[in-house]
Amino acid sequence: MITAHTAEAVREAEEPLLAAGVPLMERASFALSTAIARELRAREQPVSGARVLLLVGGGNNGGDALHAGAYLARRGCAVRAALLAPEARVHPAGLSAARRAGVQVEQVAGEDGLVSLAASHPVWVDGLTGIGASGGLRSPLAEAVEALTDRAAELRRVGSPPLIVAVDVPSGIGVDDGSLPGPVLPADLTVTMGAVKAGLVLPPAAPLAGRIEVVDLGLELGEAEAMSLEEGDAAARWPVPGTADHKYTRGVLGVAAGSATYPGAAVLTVAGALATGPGMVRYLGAPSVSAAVLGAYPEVVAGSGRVQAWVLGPGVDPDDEIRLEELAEYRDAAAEAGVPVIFDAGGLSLLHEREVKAEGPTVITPHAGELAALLTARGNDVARAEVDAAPAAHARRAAQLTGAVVLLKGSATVIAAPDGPRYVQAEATGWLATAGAGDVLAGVLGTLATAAQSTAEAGHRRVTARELADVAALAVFVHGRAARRAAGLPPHALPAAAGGPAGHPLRAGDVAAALPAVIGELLG
Ligand SMILES: NC(=O)C1=CN([C@@H]2O[C@H](COP(=O)(O)OP(=O)(O)OC[C@H]3O[C@@H](n4cnc5c(N)ncnc54)[C@H](OP(=O)(O)O)[C@@H]3O)[C@@H](O)[C@H]2O)[C@@H](O)CC1
Ligand SMILES: Nc1ncnc2c1ncn2[C@@H]1O[C@H](COP(=O)(O)OP(=O)(O)O)[C@@H](O)[C@H]1O
Ligand SMILES: [K+]
Repeated sequence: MITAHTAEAVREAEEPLLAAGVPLMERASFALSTAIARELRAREQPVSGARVLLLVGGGNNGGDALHAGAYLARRGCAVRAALLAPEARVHPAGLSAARRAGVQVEQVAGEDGLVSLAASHPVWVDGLTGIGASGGLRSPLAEAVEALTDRAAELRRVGSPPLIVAVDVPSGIGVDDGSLPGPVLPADLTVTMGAVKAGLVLPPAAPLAGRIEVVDLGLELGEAEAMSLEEGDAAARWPVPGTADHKYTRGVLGVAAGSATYPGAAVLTVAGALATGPGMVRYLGAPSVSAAVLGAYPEVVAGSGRVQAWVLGPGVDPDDEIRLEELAEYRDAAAEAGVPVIFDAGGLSLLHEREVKAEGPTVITPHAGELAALLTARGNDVARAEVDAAPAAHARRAAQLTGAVVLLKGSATVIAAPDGPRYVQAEATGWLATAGAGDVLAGVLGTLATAAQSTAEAGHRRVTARELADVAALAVFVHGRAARRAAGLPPHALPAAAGGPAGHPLRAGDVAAALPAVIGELLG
């Protein structure tokens, strides 16, 4: 599990160690220097003689960069430090360590000098601001970062990109919320001190951090601000059937999806559900859609009966009041029985009224546009762009307003419980942004919610919001992995922008088809 923390939590955890005289900065900066050397070797570039430019701000983040620069200079690198804060404000111990080690230090004023300095150094170390920054970068750092970002893009275009290493965080990101309040220099590698910061995993800032390496400083941290399931976590949580199981103990999923306009949404939801391994899927909908579903999947049972979780809404027209009334009936029956409900697409409109709160265990699965519409309908006027700019905060807000677990879809998907864990999963690929991919996800989530309900029933208790958030993260994890497989991408390949393979197009149905193999591989 990747656990990510706020700046305040990291500072609190550092305090007792600093008070006890533990040399945290020495450790952090030494580890930073070895990470840079390792990265150079991995790129088959010699460490000795490497030309390294330190971008130094007026805080301890700059101190880290200067100390690391001193270590690198002692290993034979040609290191220069560009001071972007007045020298009197730059970390004094870092500055003298750097000078003693032969680092050439110069005060930089204006972007032109900085950019030409940068052009002659293939390694840039971003030590402008770290966890002490607040708000977007101010002048002159903002202009410097803009100029450097442009220069890096030009160098990338001509095939000689610099290696950009961020110290602790790419300077200028919202450290706690992953926002981008101003310019940020995108990094290839972020060496983060003591713990992953929430802004390194939360969108939209997360992709700007590149690969993340954590320096272990022995910090004792409390509950995480954000978490990401990794392979081992997903495997450990997967509901593997035992010898005593039968289809009803594994769970029956009810699907009310599709319409005359969008019959495919029902087929794809069921495809996702069946590929995830339910005991049974019941389909409830118009006879023509039902025929399409049964034609594609004869395993499905049409008609009502006992269910242990519901998926309500994929492919449902939000203006079709008769259908929405049916969905509301299923929802009410679910609330009475205490079984989980997943509202997707057209079904989300059942939560548009301001007073409506989830009555039982509930997940909603909007994309940014649908979340903006839901928040706006409930009196919080929000545009889609605002959700995109701060997805984690808006997901949390919607969770608090509706009482549901919110699964906010995107290139990184954020999951927020009303008062509990927040997950972010970014396994997927841009090829997944295709019609019907969300229907498949709703089906995957439905089956996993059904399994969670079966476990809860066996223990004579209700599924909790925490469990549902966990299940939602698991669904997004395998859905993303299946998308990668369907696009011909290995699970751990670098993004195409960082030199990894591009993959190939996929259809939503391919994602469902890839699921059993992905799950099998996960479980070993
Ligand atoms: N504690 C430790 O022992 C350890 C700490 N460690 C390291 O310390 C880092 C935290 O250092 P920190 O607290 O000194 O703050 P830091 O991130 O350098 O920023 C302060 C500087 O930024 C400036 N600034 C702020 N906002 C700005 C803006 N919007 N736009 C422009 N400028 C802005 C601010 O200027 P001011 O506002 O004061 O004018 C000041 O100059 C942490 O990330 C890690 O790298 C590790 O070595 C582990 C051990
Ligand atoms: N750029 C992207 N990179 C990776 N995954 C994405 C990207 N954009 C969207 N997705 C994922 O693709 C799916 C799209 O779902 P959705 O928007 O509901 O589409 P539909 O309603 O057509 O099924 C979601 O799982 C979402 O997280
Ligand atoms: K930084």
